[in-house]
Amino acid sequence: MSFLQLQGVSFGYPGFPPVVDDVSLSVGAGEIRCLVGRSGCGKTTLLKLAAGLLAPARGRVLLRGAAPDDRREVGFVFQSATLLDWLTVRANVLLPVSLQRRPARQDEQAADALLAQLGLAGFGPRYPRQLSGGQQSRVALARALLLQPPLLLLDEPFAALDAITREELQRDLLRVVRTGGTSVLFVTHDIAEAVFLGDQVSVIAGGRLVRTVDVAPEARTRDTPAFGRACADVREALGLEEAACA
Ligand SMILES: Nc1ncnc2c1ncn2[C@@H]1O[C@H](COP(=O)(O)OP(=O)(O)OP(=O)(O)O)[C@@H](O)[C@H]1O
Repeated sequence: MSFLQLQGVSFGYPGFPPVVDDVSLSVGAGEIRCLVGRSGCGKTTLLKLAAGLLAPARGRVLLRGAAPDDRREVGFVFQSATLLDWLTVRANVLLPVSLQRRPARQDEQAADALLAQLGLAGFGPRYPRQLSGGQQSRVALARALLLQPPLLLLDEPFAALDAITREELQRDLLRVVRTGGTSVLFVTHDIAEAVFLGDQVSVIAGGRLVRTVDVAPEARTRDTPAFGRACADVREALGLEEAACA
């Protein structure tokens, strides 16, 4: 069964024309679906609808086939790392627990284990300002994963990073979510990132889902013909092929 389902979802901000128009999509358990599209096409709004931060004007959002009643099942990472400057790295990761209760020893151990998995062993006592941008993104990812949410919603979490750090984080993300069996909805502008991470890549234009490209396992390796073909399919759906040839 699909973990997340959007059924015929439409939405407009009050006083403005609709920005999400009759979108249906699903994310299976342990699957990664990427959403790509031009700036302003409605990707973030779709993610907010999936998260329950916005309510659809029409259609339904379902988790495990039912209306969601527990938002702790959903983890988020936004474009900027949004860490709290006055808390240590470990306290930032522990935030989802501290908002509910005093963290126990095992919560601290879980935070440290996640930091280690994401290449930040020993960084717990530092403060965010003492980290690079890529390290801050890793902390934001660790924080989103602390409660082991079955669904992770990621809104261009690596957009501000250089290409090398970005590829490292993509690999780290894949490893961590595959290990945890996490379902992921991932918004990005970057076609190669979408094809590398996604089991499916959905192209959004003008608030509508115009095409979904299924990414075969062999297309997961960059610089292979299958990877190139999947990228070309996404480019075509975005109407970019002519620009590429010009
Ligand atoms: N609070 C708001 N009130 C009115 N319009 C909004 C609001 N937030 C977003 N919009 C509009 O809704 C449309 C979709 O915005 P959204 O942020 O979902 O796009 P996006 O695809 O995520 O863009 P980007 O890739 O630039 O982040 C845009 O035209 C935007 O101007």
